[in-house]
Amino acid sequence: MAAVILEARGLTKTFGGLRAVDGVDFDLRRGEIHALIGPNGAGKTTFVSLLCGRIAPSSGTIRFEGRDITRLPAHARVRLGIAYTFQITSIFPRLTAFENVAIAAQRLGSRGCEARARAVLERVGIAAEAGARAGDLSYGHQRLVEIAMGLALEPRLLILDEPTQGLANAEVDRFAALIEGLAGGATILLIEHNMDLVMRLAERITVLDGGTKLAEGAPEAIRADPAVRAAYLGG
Ligand SMILES: Nc1ncnc2c1ncn2[C@@H]1O[C@H](COP(=O)(O)OP(=O)(O)OP(=O)(O)O)[C@@H](O)[C@H]1O
Repeated sequence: MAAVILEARGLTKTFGGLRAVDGVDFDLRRGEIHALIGPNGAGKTTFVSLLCGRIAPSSGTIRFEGRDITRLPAHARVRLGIAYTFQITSIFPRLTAFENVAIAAQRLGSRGCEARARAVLERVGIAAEAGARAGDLSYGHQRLVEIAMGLALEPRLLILDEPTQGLANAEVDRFAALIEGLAGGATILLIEHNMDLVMRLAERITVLDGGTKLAEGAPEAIRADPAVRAAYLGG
């Protein structure tokens, strides 16, 4: 199996005159936990939206498992094993937490989907709230429902956009343990502002700034990089 699971080349997205993502070359290694960081407006959400097919690139290519997926719609990418959760919650508030996750699990086929839904709710730590209406859960627990929905797809690549936003400290710890438990199986691409968490979880980090790649490397190298410190880590 190839070491690289996803490869972007010259990936660009313009909004009018703004180059939100500007000619980015990017490789994800199979099984790694990779963090994407950068200041607000750096292009992180736009970049992962291009990878999962929520928006189409202005130019550039994306390959997944060696296959060109640049023009593939989002649902077809989900079928190939790319799952994602975004900052804006996508749960159905009137359905229970369990129903939300079961709907996601069903995309892999209806056989066993209820058992799979229960298992992932257990895994993210909210099994006790399976029967609660999702809209009544705390914001943090709604995020965990979303992560459960992503995991229910048994993805090969899981993209998480600020998954710990709104989580309490104990929930952040549980989330970190969950991601560590997935390591080696699924490949994980994580947009995260909590630098302690990034340094704990990520094997490699890519720093975006102004739509371009400012730096990429292991956490220690990124922490020490003068350009990164100037642009992002506050000198
Ligand atoms: N649909 C859109 N139309 C116009 N401009 C957009 C659109 N989406 C994003 N942008 C702009 O593209 C730039 C990159 O935005 P993006 O949300 O990708 O950054 P980000 O790094 O994810 O920021 P944050 O950390 O604040 O979430 C910003 O200047 C933003 O205003």
